[in-house]
Amino acid sequence: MEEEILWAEKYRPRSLDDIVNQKDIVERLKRFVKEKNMPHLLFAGPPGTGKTTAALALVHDLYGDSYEQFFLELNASDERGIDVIRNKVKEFARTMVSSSVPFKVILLDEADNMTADAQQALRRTMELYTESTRFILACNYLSKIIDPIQSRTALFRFYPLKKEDVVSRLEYIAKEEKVEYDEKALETIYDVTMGDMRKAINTLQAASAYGKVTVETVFKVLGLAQPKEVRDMLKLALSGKFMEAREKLRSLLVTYGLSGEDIVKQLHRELTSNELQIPEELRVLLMDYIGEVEFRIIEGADDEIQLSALLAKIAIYGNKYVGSSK
Ligand SMILES: Nc1ncnc2c1ncn2[C@@H]1O[C@H](COP(=O)(O)OP(=O)(O)OP(=O)(O)O)[C@@H](O)[C@H]1O
Repeated sequence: MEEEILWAEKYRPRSLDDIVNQKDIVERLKRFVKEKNMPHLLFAGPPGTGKTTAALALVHDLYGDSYEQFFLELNASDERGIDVIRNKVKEFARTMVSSSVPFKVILLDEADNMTADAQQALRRTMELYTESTRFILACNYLSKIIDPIQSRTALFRFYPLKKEDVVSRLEYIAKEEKVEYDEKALETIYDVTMGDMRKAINTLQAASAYGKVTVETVFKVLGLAQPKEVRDMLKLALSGKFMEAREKLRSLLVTYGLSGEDIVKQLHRELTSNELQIPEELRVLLMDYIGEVEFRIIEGADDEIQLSALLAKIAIYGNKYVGSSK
């Protein structure tokens, strides 16, 4: 079946020219291709924003179609420790380089999953093979990369892709795959994936299995309740109907099987879009509190208790800001 190929892979840009947006990054990388020279690189940014894609496109443009022999991809969290990485690097660095480009490239994904000690060892390995290899380290969190590595690499920051870029890419893929869609559904995909292109493409692919891609199918494949459900709960709490809001919460948790994190995220989205026109001061207060509740839930606090407490806060302040003005 055609669906078995992941569209995110099928539509991964092959060359730097095909990368959507990320203009500054692409320009800087193109300069390396032109000069056939580059320092070690550090790609930092959230998942699905094109770090691996940019590294692959760079080596493709440097070496041409047969780039694979000059390129090694390692995953820092897959490999068992720095010794395995060191040996693989040693093995790889020993063999020939291309005649026109005097070095080979190693992509080390998820470098921020390495311990500080492993990163120190990696730094020494990088120095040892600088003659014949260049490293591209990819990470989600720059703060987890030790300073000596940061200072020895050129930093490239990847930002979440913009709505128009994601939507137009999804449109392109949908057309290529002859998938029917509602425009609103593609916008919804962006709203729930927030600039993670991989997740956006995967969602489009999964939703297309139901036929036409609609807002309903998007929420279905993401296992999310429709925003309406969450909005209803928020409305109840805002108008001070705490017990009813709590009932709604229970049904979201039990009937829909949503996690606390999902609900907090949707509440956050609801407040961000502000279609309920909540007064600014109240939004600020609630945003602050939502951040706290999300942290507690991630740290392991009970979903239902935390969300009930959040609803209680919304009810208390809602009465004050919304209730009294009505
Ligand atoms: N700028 C972009 N232009 C076009 N497609 C993109 C772009 N960024 C990401 N994609 C698509 O998303 C998929 C995932 O991107 P990629 O693997 O490069 O993400 P990443 O930043 O390396 O994420 P992770 O941190 O999870 O490894 C790609 O296969 C590609 O289809």
